[in-house]
Amino acid sequence: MKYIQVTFSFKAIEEYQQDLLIAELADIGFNTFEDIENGFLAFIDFNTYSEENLKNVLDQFEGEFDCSFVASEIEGKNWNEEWEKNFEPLIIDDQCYVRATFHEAQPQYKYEIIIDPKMAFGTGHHQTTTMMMQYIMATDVKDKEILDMGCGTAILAILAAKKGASKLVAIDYDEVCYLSSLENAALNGIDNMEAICGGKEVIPAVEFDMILANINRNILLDQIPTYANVLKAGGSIFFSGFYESPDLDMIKEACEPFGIRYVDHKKIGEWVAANFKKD
Ligand SMILES: C[S@@+](CC[C@H](N)C(=O)[O-])C[C@H]1O[C@@H](n2cnc3c(N)ncnc32)[C@H](O)[C@@H]1O
Repeated sequence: MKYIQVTFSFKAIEEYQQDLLIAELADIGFNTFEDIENGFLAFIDFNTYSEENLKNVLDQFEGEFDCSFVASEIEGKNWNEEWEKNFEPLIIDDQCYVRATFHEAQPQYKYEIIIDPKMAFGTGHHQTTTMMMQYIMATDVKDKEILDMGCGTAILAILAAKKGASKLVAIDYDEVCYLSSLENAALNGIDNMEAICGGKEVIPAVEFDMILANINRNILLDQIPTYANVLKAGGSIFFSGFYESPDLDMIKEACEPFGIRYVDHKKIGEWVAANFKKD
């Protein structure tokens, strides 16, 4: 599979500006980011990349910081080596231990998740994933049917399965994520998860008790009417992948016509995760 690697270099950029830029890049399809000195690398599927879209994003930051970029086509990068170098085990809320296959098991934790992320997003280290996992940890998901939309590695579906969810549907439009979901479900002995490759059009026409969607503001706004169609009355949605202002209000507004109301939200750095419920 071919990817475009874009190397971004900055003269002076604040951390919050870099987070904002990454969120905008995620909106146009970049899905993996890696820190380097004075910048970062961003990766995008070859067929999704558009230099015009990238320039439009950078134009939004005109005058805020100095940035240059170089895009190159890549194939056959050793993703395993990259993530093995960077993946440290992670503990969420003292109960959930996320590790790779090459880390030692820690059976003292109630929930252990083994993840082989490769190019897929979702090791738990990103603030949005952490907050989504905290919501799942704090919720009774036993016997619930759950949709994990934009599943990445399917880490959220896997945690819900370990907590007793009865059926999981994990969807991602990126084929690498779809394959990673299947692989990670097998690594964790999960046999009640269906993985599907696609966008909102592939969401099965069944009713879910809960929807997990850590994507980004624009995709969530676009997909909320579809979520509303497949969420049971009394069901919950946990969203993440956006900022408090103005994103959270925009999401509240988009949910309102469907009787999906805001319950609460969490914040780590600039990132927000929010809990909504359908009446
Ligand atoms: C921020 S990652 C979240 C991954 C994982 N759920 C987590 O919490 O760590 C967002 C994921 O959504 C996927 N995605 C983006 N737009 C999508 C769309 N329109 N339909 C389905 N998946 C999408 C991306 O490929 C990416 O894997």
